[in-house]
Amino acid sequence: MHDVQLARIYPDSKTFVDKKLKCTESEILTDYKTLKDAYNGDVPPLTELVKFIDEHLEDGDELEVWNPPDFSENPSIANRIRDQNYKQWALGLNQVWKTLARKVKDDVRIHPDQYSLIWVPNGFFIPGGRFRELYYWDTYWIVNGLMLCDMKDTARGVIDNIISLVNQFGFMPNGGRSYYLNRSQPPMLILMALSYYKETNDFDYIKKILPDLESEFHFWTGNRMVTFEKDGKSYRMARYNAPSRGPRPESYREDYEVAEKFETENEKDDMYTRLKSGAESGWDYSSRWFITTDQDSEPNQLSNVHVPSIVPVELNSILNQNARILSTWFGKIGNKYKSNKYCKVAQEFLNGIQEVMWRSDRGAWFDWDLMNHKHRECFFVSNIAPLWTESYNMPKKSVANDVLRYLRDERIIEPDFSISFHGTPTSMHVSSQQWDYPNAWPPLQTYIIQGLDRTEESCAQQVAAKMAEVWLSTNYKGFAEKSTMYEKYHVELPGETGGGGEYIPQTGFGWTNGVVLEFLNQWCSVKTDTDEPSNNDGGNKSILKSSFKRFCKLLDTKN
Ligand SMILES: OC[C@H]1O[C@H](O[C@H]2O[C@H](CO)[C@@H](O)[C@H](O)[C@H]2O)[C@H](O)[C@@H](O)[C@@H]1O
Repeated sequence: MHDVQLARIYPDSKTFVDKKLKCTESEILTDYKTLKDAYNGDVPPLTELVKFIDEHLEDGDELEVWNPPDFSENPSIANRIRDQNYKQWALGLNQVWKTLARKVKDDVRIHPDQYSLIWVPNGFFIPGGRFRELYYWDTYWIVNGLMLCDMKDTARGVIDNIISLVNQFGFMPNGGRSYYLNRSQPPMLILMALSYYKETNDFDYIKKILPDLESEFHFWTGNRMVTFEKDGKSYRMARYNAPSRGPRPESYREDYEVAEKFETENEKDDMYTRLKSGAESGWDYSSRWFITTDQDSEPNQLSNVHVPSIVPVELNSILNQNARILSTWFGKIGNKYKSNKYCKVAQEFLNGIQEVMWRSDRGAWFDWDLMNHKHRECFFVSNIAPLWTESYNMPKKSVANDVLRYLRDERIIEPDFSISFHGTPTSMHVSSQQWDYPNAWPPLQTYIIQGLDRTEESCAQQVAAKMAEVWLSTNYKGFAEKSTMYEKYHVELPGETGGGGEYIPQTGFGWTNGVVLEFLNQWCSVKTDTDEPSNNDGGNKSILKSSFKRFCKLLDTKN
């Protein structure tokens, strides 16, 4: 690994670790020692190294294209969308699911030692491009998109895949590769189950998976909590933290070079843990994680990443919501003890979010810096994630007004409430990292747009509708002009991809398509007779009518 990755044979370090072994690991190591001995222990010349790789490894064909059995050429969402272009777009995105659908070949189950890919029982969806495995938090928006395209059984199979990994490993890894096993990603499994339940009303399924949902939640509360003091009071909150040794295999050279500036093995391993914790956050990488001193001449370098020393707003908000959902579902099956227990856990998270993170003077929530005992005051979209998870105890009206004031102060929206960018930027800081300016990411658009909408305050809802329209139009431009859906977008260049970070921009793209379908459904569609009735108040369909009215209002104001 070390010799190959540092030889820069592959422009993308992930290529090497995705390969399939042609023989056993020990045979490869023995043969490689023999080869190195022939060069007195030195790294063999590049041609020899490439020859060795080709003799011992091959490009994996571990996935087969898979046709979801419940795929429909004409999903009901298309009939609800009035705008003809957007209707065609939804139909196009429905077709894209087929290009992202995969099943793991049986050979991976039989010979797991030859693959970095981890076998899962059901079909699933890759994000696209270099990402040819399932990813944890991406899957939440993918599952929502699948259900909007009427693939409920497929969505359930995808959730079951994640549950099978939770059962196997005790948590959901970052993604479906062995090199992702030392970290997770934002805990979206319970939210996926909630989406499925809202769409199907199938509580028998929820009952069946409740112990697995609970055990995934325990992974976070058992392994990711940190205790600290603020204003003389003690708090226990969650952070991303993935302690383990060595560089990320899929970004080996990149991490190795960052850690080189440290002298001791302990310092290097601490750096590797900080980098992996950044990957666990899903924001790999961002100025959000840089802790620097005023004297730092290169504040944007990755050696400044200190993820475990930052208590993040959205992680604690998602866990607060997870605990609330567990409490409700345990209550529904008559388990009062657990229902009360998770109600208390939810309350503890909420107290922390209110008392440690909320700043009424600013109108937003801020990450807490454990090293310097202060808020991280810069703008990040995560600063308003509690709106999305509804993790606040102020009246909706006041929180909506406070957050709108914050968004105006930060110039995310203009004084007249018009939208400043083609998508809300992740931050206002240009660092050359991908989770910073000028990049706008689909999942973060849901935090802000659906978050504002969920306040049910008219002005916040109008801003949300405008933001949704802006997001749809930049995504649509890329689709219409280049037949491409990007992983992230550039906030100044409509229809163009964002950039930065350690790999070239990717297309496909699972969560992008899922979010577009959610926004089309929420803001551009109208209820039809073919929609099945839903007696679940939280379901999407119940808001269709009012959403459409709001969208019409928005169009009126635009014209
Ligand atoms: O190979 C570099 C990193 O790539 C992944 O991160 C990015 O893509 C993921 C899939 O879309 C996404 O979930 C993540 O938020 C992105 O930053 C991977 O998840 C990282 O662990 C990996 O090191």
